[in-house]
Amino acid sequence: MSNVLLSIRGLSKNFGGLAAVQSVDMDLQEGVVTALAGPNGAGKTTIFNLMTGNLVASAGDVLLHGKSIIGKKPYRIAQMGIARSFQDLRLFTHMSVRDNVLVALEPESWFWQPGGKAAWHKRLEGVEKALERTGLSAMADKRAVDLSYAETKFLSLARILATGSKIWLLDEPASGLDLHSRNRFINILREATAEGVTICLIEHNLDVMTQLADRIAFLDQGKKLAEDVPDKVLRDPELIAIYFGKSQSGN
Ligand SMILES: Nc1ncnc2c1ncn2[C@@H]1O[C@H](COP(=O)(O)OP(=O)(O)OP(=O)(O)O)[C@@H](O)[C@H]1O
Repeated sequence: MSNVLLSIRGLSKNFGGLAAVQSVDMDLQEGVVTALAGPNGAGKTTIFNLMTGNLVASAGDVLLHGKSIIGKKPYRIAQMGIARSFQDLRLFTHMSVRDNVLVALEPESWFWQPGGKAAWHKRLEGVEKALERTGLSAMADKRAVDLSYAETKFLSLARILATGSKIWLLDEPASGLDLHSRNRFINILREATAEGVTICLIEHNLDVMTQLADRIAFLDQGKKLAEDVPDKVLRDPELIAIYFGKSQSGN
């Protein structure tokens, strides 16, 4: 039995009268890639926001290594080793590629803090490694605004890589990528999981889902309807009908 790093239990979120997430249980196991799937509005991004402290749950719990992190601020949760990407990337468009990665790092690594100098140098090395791994070294001094769409997706990934976090929550990280970039992206994620990173990703693309996910949690209208290996979930006619019946971006 794998080691459970992050769990959600009875997690619920209401927005006024709308039950966006309804009593969801899920475990993220070490080194396992879990995809959150389901039609638009199923509650996937809301679950991410609840896990990262960007939203406060209406009920239920989020446990990191068995301890509740409910009520903690997003920056504290990030420091605890949960990194997250957003659908809209949230890059600093007029800063350089390198600086976009640097600012994503933990505050403990600033060089003026006690013992921070060595950590700072280590972090700088980490930034260069992340740029190299994502193929961005040659454009490290370019402004983010001058990157191509695919390059911005890799930059978003470089920011996560550089943090050294062991749990990654990725919101449609490969959406809109051409086949070549998508394969390169998938390979980087595979390398990371081989090194012990645990990934939970929101994904609409069935190819990406089948290539990456070890497990799929399927949601609809805030409820988790199933969780299993991709083969089982993607062959369930009821789930597929829900998915293709409602999804506007199931490409
Ligand atoms: N801040 C908010 N205020 C009010 N309603 C919200 C808010 N955030 C999300 N919702 C609603 O909650 C429901 C779940 O939204 P959520 O974004 O989590 O779905 P999703 O599965 O991520 O969808 P998509 O695949 O389209 O990104 C939707 O009906 C959405 O309109």
